[in-house]
Amino acid sequence: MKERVEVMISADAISKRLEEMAEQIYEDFGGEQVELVCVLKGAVMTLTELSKRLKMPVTMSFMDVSSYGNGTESSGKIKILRDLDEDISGKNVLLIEDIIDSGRTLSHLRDLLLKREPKSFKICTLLDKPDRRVADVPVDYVGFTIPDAFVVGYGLDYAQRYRNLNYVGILHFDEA
Ligand SMILES: O=P(O)(O)OC[C@H]1O[C@H](OP(=O)(O)OP(=O)(O)O)[C@H](O)[C@@H]1O
Ligand code: HPA
Ligand SMILES: [Mg+2]
Repeated sequence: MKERVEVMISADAISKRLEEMAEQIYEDFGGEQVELVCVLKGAVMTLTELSKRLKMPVTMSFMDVSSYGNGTESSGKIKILRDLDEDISGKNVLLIEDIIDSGRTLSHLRDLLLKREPKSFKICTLLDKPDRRVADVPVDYVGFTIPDAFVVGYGLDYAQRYRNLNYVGILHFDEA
């Protein structure tokens, strides 16, 4: 099998959309300071590119969570590989994800983080794949709603590869 990536969302389109989202986020938080919580590893590029466009003061913290291993299907088990080292109680929190697919990761993280009593809590994702949702979770900011296909790039991986692409593409497996 030969892997091939078909462009779905160009680097330019992502950049423009992040600009719009950053403006909306700034308005919604009324310019107040926000703690950006990045869900590693997939959200790392969205975090960096979105944060460069935010005009209010921000701080950043990181959680490492995994459920897909090296395949294209969720194992259904959310593993917290590294928890936050910041206390988020009383803070404005914006959780940043690359993709919401089954919704299991986010619904688990949302429950976990809300127990820590942030002042406010919002969720931002670059991509939303609603057709595959198993666990319902409210999302405040969606970059792009996409059809049911396995996508890579802009932080998203297949077997840990392709995260460095500056666009989002559909991964195809062609007969060699
Ligand atoms: O909605 P879900 O079905 O839960 O899928 C979305 C999650 O899956 C991916 O992470 P993954 O577990 O592959 O870890 P990674 O970010 O390190 O690639 C992605 O980055 C999201 O966190
Ligand atoms: O479509 C996807 N691609 C890469 N990683 C993912 N994790 C959930 N869905 C996806
Ligand atoms: Mg992954």
